[in-house]
Amino acid sequence: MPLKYELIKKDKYTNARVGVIHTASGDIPTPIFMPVGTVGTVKTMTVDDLKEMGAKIILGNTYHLYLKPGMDIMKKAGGLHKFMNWDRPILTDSGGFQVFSLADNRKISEDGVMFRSHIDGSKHFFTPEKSIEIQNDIHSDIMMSFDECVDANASYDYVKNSMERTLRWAKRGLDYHKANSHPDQSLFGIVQGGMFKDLREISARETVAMDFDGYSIGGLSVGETKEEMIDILNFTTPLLPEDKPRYNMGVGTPDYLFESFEAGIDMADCVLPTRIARNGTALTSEGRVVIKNATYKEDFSPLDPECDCYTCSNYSRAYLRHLVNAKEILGARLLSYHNLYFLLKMCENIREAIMNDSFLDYKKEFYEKYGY
Ligand SMILES: Nc1nc2c(CCNCC3CCCC3)c3[nH]c(NCCc4ccccc4)nc3cc2c(=O)[nH]1
Repeated sequence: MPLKYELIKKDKYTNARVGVIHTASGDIPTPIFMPVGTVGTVKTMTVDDLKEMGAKIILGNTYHLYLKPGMDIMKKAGGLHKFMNWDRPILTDSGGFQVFSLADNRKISEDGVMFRSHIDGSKHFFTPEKSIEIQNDIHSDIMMSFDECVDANASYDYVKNSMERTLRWAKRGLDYHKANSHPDQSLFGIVQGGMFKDLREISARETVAMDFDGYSIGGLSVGETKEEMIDILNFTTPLLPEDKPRYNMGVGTPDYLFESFEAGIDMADCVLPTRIARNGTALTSEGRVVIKNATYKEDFSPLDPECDCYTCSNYSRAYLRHLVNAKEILGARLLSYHNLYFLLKMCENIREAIMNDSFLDYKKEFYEKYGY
C-alpha cells in the first residue's frame, strides 16, 4: 500500500501541524527533518548512529546511485535498504535537480535530459520513466517526479514553459509508476513555477489534480531571498491538500525549517548539517560555532551546553577544534553527529510545541537564544 498521512493536531495560531506518515518501512512523525545520504551513506554516520540520534527517514540520490554503484549492483543487492542495512523509510529525489547542479553539458528536451557524468564524462539520458525505474530499483519508499528546477532569476517565459513541461513529465512518470512500481512505493508530485504566483497556482492545481501520494514544493532555496522564499512558500502551501504530506525541498537552516513548518510543511531535507560539519561549523542553541576559531583553543566546555548528544556529552570544544585543525576524520564525524542530532531534536521540540499550541512561543524562544 502507498503511504497514508494521518493528521494528529493543528497548531491553534499557525498552519503548523503534527502528523504521522505510515509507510511499509515504518512510521514517520512530522514535522520532520530528513538527513541526506547522497551515495548510500549519510556521510560518516553508521545506521546505528542514525537510529540513536532519532532519524526516521533518510534521503538517497537517484543521480549518484545510478552512476555509482549503478543499478546492476543495486538490483543484485536487493535495493538500497539491504545494501546499506537501513530498515526505515528512504526517500529518493528524481535526479533532475542533481543533473542540473552536477552533470556536465546537459541538454534538455521534451523527452528528457541528456547529460555527461560528472565522474567519468560518460553520456546518459534521463526521462520521467527512467527516473521512476531507477527509484524502483533502489526500492525507494517515497519517490519524486522528474522535474526541472529553475533558478531564482529565470525569466517568466522560461519558467512558464519549464513548469508546463514539468507537468507533462509528472503525468508520464505517474503513468509509468502506476504500471511498474511496487504497491508499497509512493510518488510525490513537485510544484514548480519559480517566483511567479500565477505560475505557482497553475502548477499546484494541475499537479494536485493528478492525485499523487504527497506534494513537494520545488524551485525554492535556489538563490532567491529569504523574503521571496517565504512569500512563495506561504502562497503555495495552502494550495496543497491537507490530507497528504507536504515536502519543502532543500531546506536546512533552523529559520528556514521553522518558517516551512509554520506554513504547514511536514518534511524537509538538506545537505547543510553534514556539509558544514565537514568544514568545522556546528549548529548550536546559541547559534553557529565555527570551531576552528582561536576562541575555542582552551574552551573545555561542551560544544552546546543545552545538547545531550554523544558529541556534547563526551568531548570539549577545544578537542573538537584540535581534531578539525588536524583534519582528523573524527572531527567531521563528531560534528556531523551533533548537527544532525540538533536538527532532529529541534523537530521533536516543534512537534511537542504544536501539541501544546505553543509553536510560536517555542519559535520565539529558539530565535532569541540562537541569535536570529
Ligand atoms: N527534484 C528537486 N529537487 C530539489 C532539490 C534537491 C533536494 N535534496 C535532494 C537530496 C537528494 C540527495 C542530495 C540532495 C533542492 N535543493 C534545493 N536547495 C538546496 C540548497 C542548499 C544546497 C546545499 C547546501 C545548503 C542549501 N532546492 C531544491 C529544489 C529542488 C527541486 O525543485 N526539485
